[in-house]
Amino acid sequence: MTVIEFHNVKKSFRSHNVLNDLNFKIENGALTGIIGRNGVGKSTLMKMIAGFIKESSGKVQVFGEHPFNSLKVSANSIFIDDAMNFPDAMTLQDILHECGRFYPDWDAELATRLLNYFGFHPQARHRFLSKGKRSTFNALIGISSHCALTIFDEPTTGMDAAVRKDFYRALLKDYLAHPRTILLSSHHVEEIEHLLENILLVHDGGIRFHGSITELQEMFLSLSGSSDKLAAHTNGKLVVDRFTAGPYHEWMVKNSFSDEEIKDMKSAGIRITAVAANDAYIALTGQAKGGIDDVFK
Ligand SMILES: Nc1ncnc2c1ncn2[C@@H]1O[C@H](COP(=O)(O)OP(=O)(O)OP(=O)(O)O)[C@@H](O)[C@H]1O
Repeated sequence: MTVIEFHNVKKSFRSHNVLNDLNFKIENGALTGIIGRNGVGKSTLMKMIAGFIKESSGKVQVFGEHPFNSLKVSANSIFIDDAMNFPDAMTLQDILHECGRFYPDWDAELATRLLNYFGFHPQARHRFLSKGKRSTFNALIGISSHCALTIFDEPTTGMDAAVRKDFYRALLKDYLAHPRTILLSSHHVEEIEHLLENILLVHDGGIRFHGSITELQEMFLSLSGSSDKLAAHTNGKLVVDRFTAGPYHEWMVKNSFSDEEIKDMKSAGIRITAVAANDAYIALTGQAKGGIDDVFK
């Protein structure tokens, strides 16, 4: 079953065009990473899905309805980000209690266990938590809600490395026990690639890639061998990165090779290996104008 559908969706803020002609579908029960560089429109995209903001044109459907002002969408979804706030009069325990009244599939036992595990004082106030602790508490609500559509917008902001690891592990364990549609935005592909079934890569106002991690990796190949051989076998191909250490050369190349070409490279002694998902992501979203070194020239 399709949960999210975008048809030719555009979003602008006044004259600032952020997203253009988005077309994609997300099926029920998938954990999808919304990936992209700073400011490309990940939050904007997810807020349209949650029904917080309206598309400028095109058609957005979530659970078969337009999400903006949809009771069905708000009853079946939760949006976790660092802008969440709660009344000062409520303790953390009160907040969890209220969540239990609001979310039909709320797992109160899990919420309490996570609260204890992460060392929260049940009587603490949300506003006075440190940045990382606040993110952890918000994430705990997202996991325990068991909402049919759970959206995490950069949930690990401020969390230290150990907490981030625990959060991802808890999310994966809970997702496997209670499959549902989860969107998780991040810049850190390497940190979440083991969790994700699919990636939706936003770049330059559009969807640059939508597919599995393996499909993302298969867009490129890593070739190593002598520079002469690499040059001869990649003539006319797109070389996106070159790494040299003494006589050792490793090139990352867009994978447009035929079976015959792969066979020829192997016979010539070129070593062919898969690239890391993060390297493929960087290659697809790299800035055209050179790197940070150019700034210091
Ligand atoms: N309410 C708004 N009014 C005007 N411009 C906005 C508004 N919300 C977002 N934008 C602009 O839309 C663009 C995309 O912002 P968005 O927050 O969606 O990006 P993002 O990919 O989530 O960024 P980051 O990774 O840095 O969090 C930015 O240029 C931002 O300034």
